[in-house]
Amino acid sequence: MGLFQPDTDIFQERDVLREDYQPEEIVGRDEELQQYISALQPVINGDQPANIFLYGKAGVGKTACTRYLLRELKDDAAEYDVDLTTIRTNCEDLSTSYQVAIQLINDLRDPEDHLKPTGYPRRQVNEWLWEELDAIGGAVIIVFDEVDHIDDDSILYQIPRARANGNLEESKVGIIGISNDFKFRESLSSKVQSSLCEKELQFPAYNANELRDILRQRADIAFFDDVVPHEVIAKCAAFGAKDAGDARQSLDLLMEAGDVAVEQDATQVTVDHVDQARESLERSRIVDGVAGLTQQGHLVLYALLMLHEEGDTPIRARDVQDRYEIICGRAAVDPLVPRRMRDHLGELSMLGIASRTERNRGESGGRYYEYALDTNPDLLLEALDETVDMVGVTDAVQQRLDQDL
Ligand SMILES: Nc1ncnc2c1ncn2[C@@H]1O[C@H](COP(=O)(O)OP(=O)(O)OP(=O)(O)O)[C@@H](O)[C@H]1O
Repeated sequence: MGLFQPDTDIFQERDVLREDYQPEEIVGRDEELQQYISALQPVINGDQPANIFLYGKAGVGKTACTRYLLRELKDDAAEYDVDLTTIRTNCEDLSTSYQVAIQLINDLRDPEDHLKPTGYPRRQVNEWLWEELDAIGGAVIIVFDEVDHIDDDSILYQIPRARANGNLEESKVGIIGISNDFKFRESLSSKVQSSLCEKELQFPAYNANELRDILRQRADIAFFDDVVPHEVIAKCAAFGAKDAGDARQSLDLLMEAGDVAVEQDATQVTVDHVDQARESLERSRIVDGVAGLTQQGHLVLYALLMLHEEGDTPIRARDVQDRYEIICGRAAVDPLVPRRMRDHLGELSMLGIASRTERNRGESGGRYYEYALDTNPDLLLEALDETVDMVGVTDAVQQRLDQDL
């Protein structure tokens, strides 16, 4: 027998649980889909597509619903003889309107005519863009995923107004901007707000019932019959709902639970596998998060961990500073000034390793933040082992290490 053999008992089609799988049907988003359909309606009437701004937290179905509806729209457009082209651009690596324009032009041109990333006058690039877009003709919808990565937003009003400004004659172009950054809308210039946000759609986080439906739909295809009992789906959904209402997180958990079941040669996925999967995902999240921090980040995190073990959290940044400076002394590293140390606390909270809560000072007004650990301390101690060796331990940390043995 060879070293590798296909698994047969658990997964029927594991890839169905991956991020890039597009479900045939969308579940649990009826109201949002209805609003989205109304916003896209002008296309089927042969009118200029509306500009749509779609926002909501990560994993709430913005991309899945957009792909689903655009696919349906294309089918229906074909039936009613409406000429429709859709273009999708992920703006993750594009920070300026110039780069976005070049990317669009290259998406529309043959490879031999592609532009280099830099070196052309801005006006010329715009002219090429209008030429390429106008050559398409009919209705054109451009989806800008992660639109908040574009710092200079001029393209977000130039495209919607291109027809009114006489730059386009044949094509009627609309854009769909997708973002999970809630502050992005406020940061847009008023020109962009009024063009891009012609129709605004907000996708809320999923609740446990909705996540259950999404997971069940996917599990039925990904696993063999009777491999995933109801309580496993319910548990993955409950974790997801409690955390961020993020479907991706719940799907990842279900996939990992399936992997644990395969590893253990089980014939069914169990609630126990879900618990083990959760711990393993949490461990990778922490290991990756900690590995991505600088040495100063490690020292700040260790200070917060010590204070947590002593029962002193939530705590203000200035009170973390004292402990942090002692730790720096032990590590023979120059401490950062309080403002810079606070930036590291902010980074920890962005990574979900710590939590940051805003507090009011009461009558006197003013606000401040308190920080607390938001991660399993045992896993953090494992991930911080080099820092722990270098700095040493306090009694409270030693107690935890003894408990873990
Ligand atoms: N309503 C739904 N029905 C079926 N599958 C869904 C639904 N919502 C989300 N999913 C699935 O959950 C995963 C994450 O969804 P999606 O990528 O659409 O989220 P998003 O809101 O675009 O997140 P991000 O902002 O991080 O890109 C995908 O695998 C997607 O297919």
